[in-house]
Amino acid sequence: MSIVILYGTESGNAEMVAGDLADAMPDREVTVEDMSVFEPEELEEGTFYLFVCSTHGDGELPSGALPFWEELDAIRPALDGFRYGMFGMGDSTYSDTYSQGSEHIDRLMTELGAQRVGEYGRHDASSRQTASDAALAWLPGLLAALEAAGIDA
Ligand SMILES: Cc1cc2nc3c(=O)[nH]c(=O)nc-3n(C[C@H](O)[C@H](O)[C@H](O)COP(=O)(O)O)c2cc1C
Repeated sequence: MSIVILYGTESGNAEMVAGDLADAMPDREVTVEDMSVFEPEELEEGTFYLFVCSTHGDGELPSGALPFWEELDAIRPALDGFRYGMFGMGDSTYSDTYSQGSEHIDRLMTELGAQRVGEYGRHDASSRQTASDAALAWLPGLLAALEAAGIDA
């Protein structure tokens, strides 16, 4: 099973994290796609989708993730059998809306029948860790969860 990393960004952090995650999996079939151009119609059941998405505005999606979310919500395909991972990015100084951008996608994917695998990854821009370091520290747990779920990616 191949892995497609779908990133949604406003100012480039999520794109950088997506690239670093891909680089950390050289032995796997991984591609990186921008949610501003990737169409929900392209989703395939035989692929594992790894979302990397920041938060903007007031707990909203970054502009780069909006086209994907809006189209997915418009066409609402049945995603039973689809599995995905989630790495959300935000800043805890926004205490009421911390990391909620990615949660819009998570909620919709779940509503449509897809199943999240592994722990929900997070990066807090107010922490001492860089977003890439947080994502790379989280990745082994995700890969272990894939293996435990029998997903050969
Ligand atoms: C104008 C603005 C609004 C933001 N709003 C939120 C927010 O509501 N909640 C949150 O957790 N983070 C918020 N953030 C923090 C970003 O999600 C964080 O800096 C992230 O790393 C940006 O990633 P990106 O460059 O991929 O968009 C905001 C950042 C900016 C600049």
